[in-house]
Amino acid sequence: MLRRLLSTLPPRQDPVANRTLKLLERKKVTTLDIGILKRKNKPITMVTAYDYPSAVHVDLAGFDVLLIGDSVGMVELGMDTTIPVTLDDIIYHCKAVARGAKRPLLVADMPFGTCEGHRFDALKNAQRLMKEGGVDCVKVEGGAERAETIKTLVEGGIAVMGHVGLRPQAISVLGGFRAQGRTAKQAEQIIEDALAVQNAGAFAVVIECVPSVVAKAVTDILDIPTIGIGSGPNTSGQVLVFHDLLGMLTHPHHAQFVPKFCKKYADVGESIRVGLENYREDVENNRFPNEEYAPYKMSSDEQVKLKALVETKYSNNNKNDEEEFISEVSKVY
Ligand SMILES: Nc1nc(=O)c2c([nH]1)NC[C@@H]1CN(c3ccc(C(=O)N[C@@H](CCC(=O)O)C(=O)O)cc3)CN21
Ligand SMILES: CC(C)C(=O)C(=O)O
Ligand SMILES: [Mg+2]
Repeated sequence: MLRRLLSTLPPRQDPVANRTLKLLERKKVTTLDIGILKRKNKPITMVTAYDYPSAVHVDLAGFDVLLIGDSVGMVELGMDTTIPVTLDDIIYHCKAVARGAKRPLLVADMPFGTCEGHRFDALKNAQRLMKEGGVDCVKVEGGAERAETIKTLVEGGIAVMGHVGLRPQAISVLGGFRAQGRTAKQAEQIIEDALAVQNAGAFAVVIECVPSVVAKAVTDILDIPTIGIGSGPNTSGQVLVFHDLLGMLTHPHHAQFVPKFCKKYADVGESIRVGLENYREDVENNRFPNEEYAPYKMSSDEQVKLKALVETKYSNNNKNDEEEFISEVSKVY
């Protein structure tokens, strides 16, 4: 499989191809590698993706970790929050991502309602993400209150990434998507939550929307890696939402909310729109398709036979004279 992929690439002299080759030759990332990166003081790179093409791009771009986030509900399905996202939604998207991304560690979010009840129900749900979705591990939002559940999953052979600070699934009790841990007391709670998650056996923890100093404190105190989002530079790694960093949906008429901590690295929405508009205008102005894009030819022998057939069998329906017919046939075929 790898050999086949490599043979499709441009020759080795090309520096871009060389870089791509090196990426493809690197082995699958494991939860162990994530810990090693932290110990070597190398930043862990993580990004979300939700379908086959985005997963392929994330793989080629060389990320360590790919998250199939419940943010899929917002950026792919147009929901206002992550609350309505179901386990089946996540599994559906995991399957597509798993076909596209071979090297990154695949992490699936446990969506709202799948891990707050009995811990054995959570285990069953996590098992479905692994068996049906094809991911390597799961992410669970919450701190001390989720410790027992995390422990059960890990004992059941499922690696868990924690998620503290802003927990979008707790929007009902938090009152909105807003920064967390801005008082020393709240920061202490976040540190306790992160420790509880670590002690329950999590291999890493996401820390979302807290002040840099709080993220630094948590990172200094924990042994496991921290992955920050909206939490400044002092974490073991960073994660962003695919659509946010690529500028997928920023047109003023259909803008989605993009958090202010997100840097925009591309204007993909703009280039999609320009491409679509050009195609539509070409069709409207009879510029597409021209001969170049009409590749299926008919031999002149067959054209003669078709002409005879049309003239005899379909003569009543044929309103064109002979010349017009020939020129039409050669235009279309
Ligand atoms: N597209 C997208 N990107 C994300 O990063 C993301 C999602 N969706 N959905 C789930 C969560 C929610 N996210 C957010 C959303 C907003 C803020 C934010 O900046 N909030 C303001 C306050 C807004 C208010 O008070 O309502 C803040 O200053 O904290 C932070 C994280 C991060 N996650
Ligand atoms: C933003 C990340 C951490 C996430 O949980 C998601 O995309 O759902
Ligand atoms: Mg999430």
